[in-house]
Amino acid sequence: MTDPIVLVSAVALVDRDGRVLLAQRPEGKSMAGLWEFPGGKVEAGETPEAALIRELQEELGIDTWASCLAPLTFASHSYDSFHLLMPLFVCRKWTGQVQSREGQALAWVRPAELKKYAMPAADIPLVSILRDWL
Ligand SMILES: Nc1nc2c([nH]c(=O)n2[C@H]2C[C@H](O)[C@@H](COP(=O)(O)OP(=O)(O)OP(=O)(O)O)O2)c(=O)[nH]1
Ligand SMILES: [Mg+2]
Repeated sequence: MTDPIVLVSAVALVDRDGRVLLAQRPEGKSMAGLWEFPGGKVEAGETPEAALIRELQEELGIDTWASCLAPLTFASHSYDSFHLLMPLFVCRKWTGQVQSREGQALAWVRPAELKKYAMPAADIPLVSILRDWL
């Protein structure tokens, strides 16, 4: 039996000081307590870019544009019950102030400090790519 492929779109928001935003998964969700890149599941009929623009508005209260989302890399990782396929974009331009709209803890993290944050297994290879690239 093959597990479903779940498409999740994620973004490294990079501020003027070169720090990256991580969000802590809330209690009650899968992988609670782990730090992740903002984003979420791509819904039917949505592009990965549109999904991110929607998620950034819902989760963080900021607005960005497809032209400000640069593809960096992706994760392809088998969890117990599904296979995650997750493009990771980089975004340096948005409007509005980043706020925690869903009660999630947020952290602006220097690239060299990213490995101090416990992240989902799928994210581990992404962190070194991001650090080398930033
Ligand atoms: N956003 C995000 N999700 C990740 C990362 N790494 C990782 O394994 N995931 C997984 C965790 C979840 O299984 C899935 C994202 O699903 P989710 O449930 O948080 O999606 P969502 O934001 O649409 O939330 P919901 O409305 O379904 O509650 O991807 C990451 O860096 N960022
Ligand atoms: Mg999410």
